Parts: sequence; C-alpha cells; structure tokens
Amino acid sequence: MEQNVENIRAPPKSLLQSDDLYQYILETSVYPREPEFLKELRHVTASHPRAMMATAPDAGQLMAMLLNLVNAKKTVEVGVFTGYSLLLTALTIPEDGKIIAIDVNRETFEIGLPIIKKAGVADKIDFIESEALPVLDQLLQNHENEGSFDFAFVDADKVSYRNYHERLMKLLKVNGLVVYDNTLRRGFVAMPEALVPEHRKQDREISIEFNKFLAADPRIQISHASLGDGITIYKFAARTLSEEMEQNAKKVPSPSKGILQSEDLYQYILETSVYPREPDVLKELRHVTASHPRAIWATAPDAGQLMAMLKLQIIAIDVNRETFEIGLPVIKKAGVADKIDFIESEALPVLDQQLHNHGNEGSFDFAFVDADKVNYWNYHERLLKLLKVDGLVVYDNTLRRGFVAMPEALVPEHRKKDIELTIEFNKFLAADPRIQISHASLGDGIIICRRLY
Ligand SMILES: C[S@@+](CC[C@H](N)C(=O)[O-])C[C@H]1O[C@@H](n2cnc3c(N)ncnc32)[C@H](O)[C@@H]1O
Repeated sequence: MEQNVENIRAPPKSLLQSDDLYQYILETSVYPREPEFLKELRHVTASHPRAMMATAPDAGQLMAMLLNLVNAKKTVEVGVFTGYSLLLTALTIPEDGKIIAIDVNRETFEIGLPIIKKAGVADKIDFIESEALPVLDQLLQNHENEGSFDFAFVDADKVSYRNYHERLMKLLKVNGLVVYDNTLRRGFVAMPEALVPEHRKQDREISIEFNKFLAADPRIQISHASLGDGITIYKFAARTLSEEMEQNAKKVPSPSKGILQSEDLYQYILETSVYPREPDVLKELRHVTASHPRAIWATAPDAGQLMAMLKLQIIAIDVNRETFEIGLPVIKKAGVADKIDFIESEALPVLDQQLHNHGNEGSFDFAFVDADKVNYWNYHERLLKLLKVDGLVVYDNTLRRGFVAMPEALVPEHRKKDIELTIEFNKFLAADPRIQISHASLGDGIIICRRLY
C-alpha cells in the first residue's frame, strides 16, 4: 500500500483535544499539589534528551490516589528512568513500605537519586539494575512472595508486557493493582496505520495487541484511563468475568464527550476496554437513554469504569423522578433495586437531613455528584461530614468538554456562567487541604477526592 508521507503525524504532546486543556489540568489540579521533591525531580529530568519518558504528572496523581486506596506497602516498579513514578510511590507508601525498582539502566536512576535521598525515602527502595523478567522470576522462586504485593507499576519495554503480566498476576494479592503506562501511545493506537511514522509502527502494534489481550483477561477488572499517555489499571478480582464478557461484546454507542484529541481515540478506548466489559444491564440502560434528548447527561462509560474500580454505596437523589423511571425497569431487572433509596428532591435538604442523624456522620464510603454546579460547594461541605475518613467523593463534568481551558471569547454566551462556576470549583478543590485529589481526563472530566481527616 502506498503511504501518503505528508499525512504522517508527529506525536501529539497529550491525548487531549488541546495542549491548553492538558496544561489546565496540570496547572489547576496537579502542580499546586505536587510535593516539592517531585517537582524538583521533574525539573532535573526536563533537560534529559529522553525527558518525554517520565511518567506524566496527572497519571502520577491518580497513581498516588490508588496507592492510598489499596493501602499499598509492598510494591514493584518496572522501568524507573530518573525516578518520577518511583519517588511518587516512595512518598505515598507508609514508613515501613518497600519498593522493588527494576531498570536496565542505573545511570538515569542516579540522576534522580540525590533528590530521593533528600526526600528521606531512599530506604524504602531496593533498586535492581537488570532486565526485569529474570528479577520477577527470581521473586517467584521464593514462594512467600506469591500473592504478597499490593501494587505494581509497569513502564518499560512494551514487548515484554505479556510476560510481566503473567508474573505479576502471581505476585499480586487478590484486589492488588497493577498499572501499565503508555497504553495509548500518544493516540497512535487509534490512528490509521498510514498516518503512523514508520519507526513507531511496531511499537503501536504491540500496544494494540496488549490492550486487547488485557481487555479479554477474565482474571482482572480494568479501567483504561486517558491520563498522561494512557494508563490501564488492573484490579485483581476474585470472581471470573469471562461469561459476562462474552455476552457483553455487542456494541451500543455512547454519545461522545469529546475532550480527547480525536473521536477515534475515544471510541478506541470504549471499544477496546470499556464496552466488552460493560455489564449487559448497563448497556441496556445506555441504550434506553440514547433516545432521550438529554442523553449526553449520562455519565461517560469510561468514567464509570474507573468508578467501579472504586467503591460504591447508594442513596440516589434527583429533582426529577421521571428520568429515573426510564432506567428503573432495567435496574429492577438487574436485581439491584433493593440497594437503592431514590429520593425525589433538591439534594441540599436531603444531605442536611442525613446530617441531622448524627449516626450518619463519617459513615459513607462513596459519593458521586453530577447535578447543579452552583451547589457543588454546598454539597462538598455536607459530603465531607458524611464521608468516612478515606471515603471518596467523585465530581463529574469538571472539564466541560474542554471549555474550562478556552479563552472566554470562544465560550458560547449561554454557557459562560456555568463554565465559570466549574473553573472556580476546580480551583477550590485544588486548594482544599482536607482532601487528596486526582483530576482525571476521563469522560467529561472527573475529580476524585479522598477525605484525609
Ligand atoms: C518510560 S521509562 C520509565 C519512566 C519512569 N516510570 C518515570 O517515571 O520516569 C522506561 C524505562 O524502562 C527501562 N527498561 C527498558 N527495558 C527494560 C527491561 N527489559 N527491564 C527493565 N527495565 C527496562 C529503560 O531503561 C527506561 O529507563
């Protein structure tokens, strides 16, 4: 096949619709909360000719949240480079935590090492200069290591990912996590082959195959998140998903939320990693919602997939019972209606009422907020009281299809006030010391907050 050379693309810097949107996330939610030592390591790495290899700070922020959520103590990292993800892990795990860090190249690790030492976390790290595979095999020879790791991060030679995966499946605990980096290859995985530069073709092919392989692995739950260069998070679920997954192969398209660099890239994530694993009843619910004039309101399936990885408990509030009733038959059919207490009301008085009963304080594990933006501040204050320490609240639509990062002149008049509210709320959350956050560019943008105290 003849190739149109002019069409070949330089790798885009981010997966998102614009660099401005990516910078917005970094500058609003990530950099203001990035620990000083990590910032220093990022600066020291910036002048390295391969600085692009470092794990993206927004992906790092989600990783820190995940490390906390599984109370990770014993971890393994494959691919250290100058140590951004390594230092982040070391800063996040407890005093007695341990990281086995493997890289074929000690030289780049030594670029970051003085900062790791200055941060006082070098003792948590056992750096091994080696090919990763023999080290993982050696770990497995000691049977005590089997099922003993809480967390693994893999960011090295893609051609070995399958081999790493098999070893990591054995090393990790049930409910442990493994995160694979660079799963979206700057978007090339979703581009026609003719547009991909020759030297990236093989690499792209390997990632496409690996993404499919993981999506079909029944031993794990996954969330394919479009952060950084794409990260895939695998939670080791105790139950087997294969039958469910076979049934779920049918496609029901979802309205695009459009914050990524192309519609194709978004569809790639949905079709490769999300739809094949979406429970049938959720698919059906999406289907019955599709014809609703406000179908776009539905939470995006990729954001939903990440939420499922987190924990859920439900008191559902909406001012409109009618729309709830569209989905209710499907909810009943799924046999989960008993878990839901639907309240048709403005949310604020309901939250206040919950707080009147002091037994409810600090008793909730999870909250999801996807309603009137003007009240987000009010919801937040109530929810921080209702949530347990370590409980999560997820806010939806934090990127407003990218409008939050556009010059005001480009924002349609009727959306200006709404967008302004979101910009303010995002800043407010970034500055709230009571929570840890991860601003994830999934769906229409979500911010995951963990109550710290
Ligand atoms: C993308 S970089 C890792 C970036 C790092 N996570 C960070 O935050 O900066 C990939 C690293 O994998 C290492 N590597 C490549 N092949 C490897 C192998 N077979 N075993 C172990 N490390 C390998 C490279 O030396 C390189 O430092």
